[in-house]
Amino acid sequence: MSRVSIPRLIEKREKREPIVMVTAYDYPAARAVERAGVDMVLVGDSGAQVLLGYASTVEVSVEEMLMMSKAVRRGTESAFMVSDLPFGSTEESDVQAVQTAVRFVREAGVDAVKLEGANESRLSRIRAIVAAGIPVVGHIGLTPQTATALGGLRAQGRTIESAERLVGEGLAVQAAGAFCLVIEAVPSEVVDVLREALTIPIIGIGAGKADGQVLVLHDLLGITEGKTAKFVKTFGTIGDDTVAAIAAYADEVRAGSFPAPEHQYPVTPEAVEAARAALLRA
Ligand SMILES: Nc1nc(=O)c2c([nH]1)NC[C@@H]1CN(c3ccc(C(=O)N[C@@H](CCC(=O)O)C(=O)O)cc3)CN21
Ligand SMILES: CC(C)C(=O)C(=O)O
Ligand SMILES: [Mg+2]
Repeated sequence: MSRVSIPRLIEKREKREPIVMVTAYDYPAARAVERAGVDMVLVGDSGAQVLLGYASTVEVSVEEMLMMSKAVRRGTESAFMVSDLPFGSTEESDVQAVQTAVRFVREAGVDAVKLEGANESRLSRIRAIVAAGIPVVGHIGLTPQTATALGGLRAQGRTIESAERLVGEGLAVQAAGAFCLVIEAVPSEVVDVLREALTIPIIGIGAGKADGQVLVLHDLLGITEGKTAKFVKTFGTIGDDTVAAIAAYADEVRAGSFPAPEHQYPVTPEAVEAARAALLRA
């Protein structure tokens, strides 16, 4: 697969070819995503939870996001790579936001950054980063970094007021210069209205079919423990498979059946004899 570019993503939207996006947080995941041939890879701040075990996305730092992003960059060739700008790294000023975005480009080689929200201050950040020459993906609907202000991890766009607000936000994020928009946890009928109004591709998660889909890798693999969001479909059983493999290893070590002869290095009897002689001299 040749390298995915922004014009290619726009073309996919125009041809109604669904865009496939998935998260990755480390090198082996990036390799797997690459081999599977997806269009876009997202180093999501969801890595705060699924990779690092934090309770929420707001806890992850720029340094931690950069570490994940650099690992993913090393494993990504053809997919278009986007990193989430974490909470606190853009809130203070447009200058801070540009400085943060520049670090992700220079240190991790991202193709674009993603920024949540669409209020006046968020729009100003999008304009500033785009003006610096860095492509921006917007993110509206359920925005986990400010979930407290939304009343929790709640679906959005389900009331008259909320649906109206979302349309305004989508238009504003596009006008601010974002080339692509993630919409999370919004009824598909409301997303369809936005698709008619916008020219940039819309990537949905819990938002119907849209122009593309994104899912958290660990959710789709079946690694995430406990209850997942309504929009998650599990396509694998890697969590259970991992536990089973570790338990089988533990069983064989305890039973003495691992390591077997084929896992051990050969040696001449003379070398073993010399080791014993050295012990006697010691
Ligand atoms: N593993 C994982 N998957 C994700 O999709 C994800 C993360 N982590 N961390 C960051 C955010 C948080 N996200 C979430 C988390 C939970 C719900 C959730 O459980 N929502 C409920 C309530 C919906 C409502 O009441 O309106 C649901 O039933 O879907 C939604 C999005 C999406 N992101
Ligand atoms: C769920 C996607 C859109 C995301 O922002 C993340 O993984 O952090
Ligand atoms: Mg995120």
